[in-house]
Amino acid sequence: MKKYNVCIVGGGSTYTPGFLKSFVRLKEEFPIAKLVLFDNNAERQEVIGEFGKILFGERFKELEFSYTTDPKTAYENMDFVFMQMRSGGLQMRREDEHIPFKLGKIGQETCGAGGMAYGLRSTIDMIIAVRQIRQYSPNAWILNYSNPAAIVAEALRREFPNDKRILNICDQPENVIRSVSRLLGCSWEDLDPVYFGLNHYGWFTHVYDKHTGEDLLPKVRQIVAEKGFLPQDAEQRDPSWLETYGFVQDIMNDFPDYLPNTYDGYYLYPEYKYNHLDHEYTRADEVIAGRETRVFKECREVIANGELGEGFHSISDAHAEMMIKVAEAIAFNKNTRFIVIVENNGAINNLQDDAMVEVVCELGINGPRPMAVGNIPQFYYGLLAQQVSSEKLLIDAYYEKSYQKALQALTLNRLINDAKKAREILDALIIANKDMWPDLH
Ligand SMILES: NC(=O)c1ccc[n+]([C@@H]2O[C@H](COP(=O)([O-])OP(=O)(O)OC[C@H]3O[C@@H](n4cnc5c(N)ncnc54)[C@H](O)[C@@H]3O)[C@@H](O)[C@H]2O)c1
Ligand SMILES: O=P(O)(O)OC[C@H]1O[C@H](O[C@H]2[C@H](O)[C@@H](O)[C@@H](O)O[C@@H]2CO)[C@H](O)[C@@H](O)[C@@H]1O
Ligand SMILES: [Mn+2]
Repeated sequence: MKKYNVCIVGGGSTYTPGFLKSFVRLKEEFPIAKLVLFDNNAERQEVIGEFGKILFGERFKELEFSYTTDPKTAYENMDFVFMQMRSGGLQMRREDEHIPFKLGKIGQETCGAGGMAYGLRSTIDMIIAVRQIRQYSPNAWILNYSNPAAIVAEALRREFPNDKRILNICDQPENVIRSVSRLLGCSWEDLDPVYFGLNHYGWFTHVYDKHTGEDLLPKVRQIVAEKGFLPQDAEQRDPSWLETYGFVQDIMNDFPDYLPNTYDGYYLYPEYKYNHLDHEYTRADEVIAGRETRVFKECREVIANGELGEGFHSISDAHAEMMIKVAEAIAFNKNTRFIVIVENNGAINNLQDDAMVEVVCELGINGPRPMAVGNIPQFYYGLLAQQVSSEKLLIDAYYEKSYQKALQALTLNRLINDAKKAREILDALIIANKDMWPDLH
């Protein structure tokens, strides 16, 4: 059986240990011969890479494993490249969140002004990285989940229009379905959802029981109204994520038609969210003090001990498993259903063809085959058309180096929605992102 060569870009990410563990656990389902970690930060890469050497030395000796900061070494002869870079790092995520808050609007990793700031940084770095990957591995599958995935997807669509082996993915729809399965007391793999939207801005119109065909959404609606909503892994979550998931009850109370993605809360209730989020200690601060500190501490402990010990069991891996299952579906032409990001082309009938939308797709060796949802109701169409326009204008701003287009993009975003505010925030972000953004004028 063929074994695959895999590279992870952003190998120094907090999520990498979960991937390393999952490559061990899934080595029969998705057999790999070679794994290379690539990062542009040698120090971070070394810690995770040395941890990896110990892990694979104990659990997957036959794997050819290495880590590098050299693109050629990383990208040559690859079959799959997993992309999880964070342009500007968590320190810039802090800026993305703190600057809008200081100026009276929501600061969030991927939504609103923060997401747009991150979007321009990611666009620059992702285009460079994809060009390099294509130089050394013209046929590798590029599985991107570097955020903001919606904006990155639009940028890659425009930059590489004929490249059919770039797939943009997010794990949040699957996280919501896993959470629904906890409410229903069933396995998430028994659920067959119907979903439409943009990345981090979508809705489940049905949640079918895979075996009986019953639509369980009415049951879900009732349980959410009575008991609220929790992530599947609630016991491992920081309070801010519990609140975000819990807010699904409020959203469904006002808009009971569908089950929302947790991120919809920011777009539908910008004022309420602004008033209830902590402006001084944002999610980036929580991640820096929490996940980032913990992951690097645990890896350093394993390195100091020279053995895994308990280090293997505490690593969270649901996110990694989904991404590896995506690669497995492509490699073995499984035509498994995943919710992924694709060019619309009629999947959402009344939305423009060239929007990058998130829908259920069958995924196999020739890529994703989207499952059409028909026309979406006016309310949802209005929300999404506005956001598609905002994201497209941001990528126009990148190509044209246009301040005016960036101003239009921020003005159209529902989390800003005011031209004077948009200008104020844009000017502050230009200063904060000096040398990491295109030179807008
Ligand atoms: N799409 C999704 O649903 C989803 C889910 C989880 C995480 N993510 C994304 O995964 C990424 C990693 O998240 P994290 O919290 O672990 O961040 P992190 O900062 O811990 O890790 C990112 C790594 O990328 C590296 N990096 C930055 N720019 C790079 C470049 N140009 N080339 C190579 N490496 C580069 C950094 O040095 C860092 O080691 C983020 O983009 C995050 O948004 C996406
Ligand atoms: O605030 P963070 O960095 O913890 O999470 C931001 C990401 O949140 C979503 O993803 C999952 C994440 O992958 C998973 O590991 C766990 O932490 O739960 C998160 C939410 O359910 C989102 O899809 C990503 O795009 C964000 O980057
Ligand atoms: Mn996501």
